[in-house]
Amino acid sequence: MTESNPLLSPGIKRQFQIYEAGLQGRAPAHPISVDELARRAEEVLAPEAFGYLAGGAGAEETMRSNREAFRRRRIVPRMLRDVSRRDTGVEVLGMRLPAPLMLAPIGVQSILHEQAELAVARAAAALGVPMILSTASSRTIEEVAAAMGDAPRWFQLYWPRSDELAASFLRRAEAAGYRAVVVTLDTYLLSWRERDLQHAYLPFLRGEGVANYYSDPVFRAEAGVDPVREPGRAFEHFAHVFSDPSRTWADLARLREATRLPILLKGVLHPDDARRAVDQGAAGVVVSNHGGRQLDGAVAALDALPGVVDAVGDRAAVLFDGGIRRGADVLKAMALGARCVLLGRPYCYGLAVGGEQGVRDVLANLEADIDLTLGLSGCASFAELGRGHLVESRSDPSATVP
Ligand SMILES: Cc1cc2nc3c(=O)[nH]c(=O)nc-3n(C[C@H](O)[C@H](O)[C@H](O)COP(=O)(O)O)c2cc1C
Ligand SMILES: CCCCCCC(=O)C(=O)O
Repeated sequence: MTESNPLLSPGIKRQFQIYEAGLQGRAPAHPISVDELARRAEEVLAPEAFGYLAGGAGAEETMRSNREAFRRRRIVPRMLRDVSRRDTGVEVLGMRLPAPLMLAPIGVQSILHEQAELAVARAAAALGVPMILSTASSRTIEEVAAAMGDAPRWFQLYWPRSDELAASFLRRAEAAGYRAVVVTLDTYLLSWRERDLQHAYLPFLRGEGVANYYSDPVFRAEAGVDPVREPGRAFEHFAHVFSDPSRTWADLARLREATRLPILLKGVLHPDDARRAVDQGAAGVVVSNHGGRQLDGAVAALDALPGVVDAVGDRAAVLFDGGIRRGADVLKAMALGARCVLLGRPYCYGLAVGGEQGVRDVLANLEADIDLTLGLSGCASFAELGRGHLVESRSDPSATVP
């Protein structure tokens, strides 16, 4: 009954679906709360896989600060503004999205679920949420594209030492219908990750997350080995070619020449880097500290967002990730000027717990929460939202209305 009422928003529809199922004695298949979902994921995953997913770098201060930065900001809702019809849609690089949401690139999903990126791709396609596929995926660029049909997808590039290999990845992504390239800048060295070190666990060393490399003709030619017959030597070449810490801004021009796809740079936190990215032709930047997995002690992603937005202005798109867990987080990042946000660990908890359906549930719940949070803030669309909707308080309860 509720499904067919065109006046009901996605948020209200989702609530009623859940409440009506409850009347028939059916509880939600998966936890609604992301924290509870993470606890369930911990129960079903091997300790080293859960540690890899949930963990961060060093003392995990930056990982925690990503969440604290959201808690420090509070929404000041406006009243009597006719929010009966709401539009949560946004436009990002020419794509119209139903909500300001994309899936962050997350590698090695085979450690979480046997269907890995294919399950995520199907869920993303069903919900119309663009997926950003990691270079370090467990399924290839082509396999994931085939699972998505015409659904929107971007490719994340770990910028390898070899320009020829980079060009090969970009050619494959273009041919497989990926519409933009997100170049991750913050992972040119693997950080000190204490949980993984304690488990003596690096998935790549066990043959996970290397599908795009080992299937690549340039990689195989440069490695000079058949990865199936000589996995040890193939891994050695992978470790050598994965990144190049000597890269500088001067290298970016060559990368741009290697593709006709728009390029976004991920891992930008300083306004000067954001300015430079745009000056050098980037179509966008992703404000991100890699979910606190790289430089422990780095600024919280949300704290870096306003400076980057001010530096970029309307010259390029500013995307955001780091700590998005619910609708209010999306609203706060959007109020600070993000064009859209990337969802990270939560969809992987859904994958671990419930495969494709687990990811679908996470996305449907978050989209519903976004719709309701937007309305309850007194906005009918994200165009009505701005910094004036937020207050910041160091000591929580003393937030003052501007
Ligand atoms: C297990 C794991 C693997 C990741 N792999 C990649 C990757 O391959 N490429 C990339 O650019 N970022 C990667 N990231 C970082 C995410 O894209 C994103 O920046 C981060 O998850 C956001 O933080 P959050 O999950 O706390 O919201 C990874 C994150 C996790 C948790
Ligand atoms: C050699 C470092 C690979 C890291 C790739 C996956 C990733 O980004 C992560 O955070 O983990």
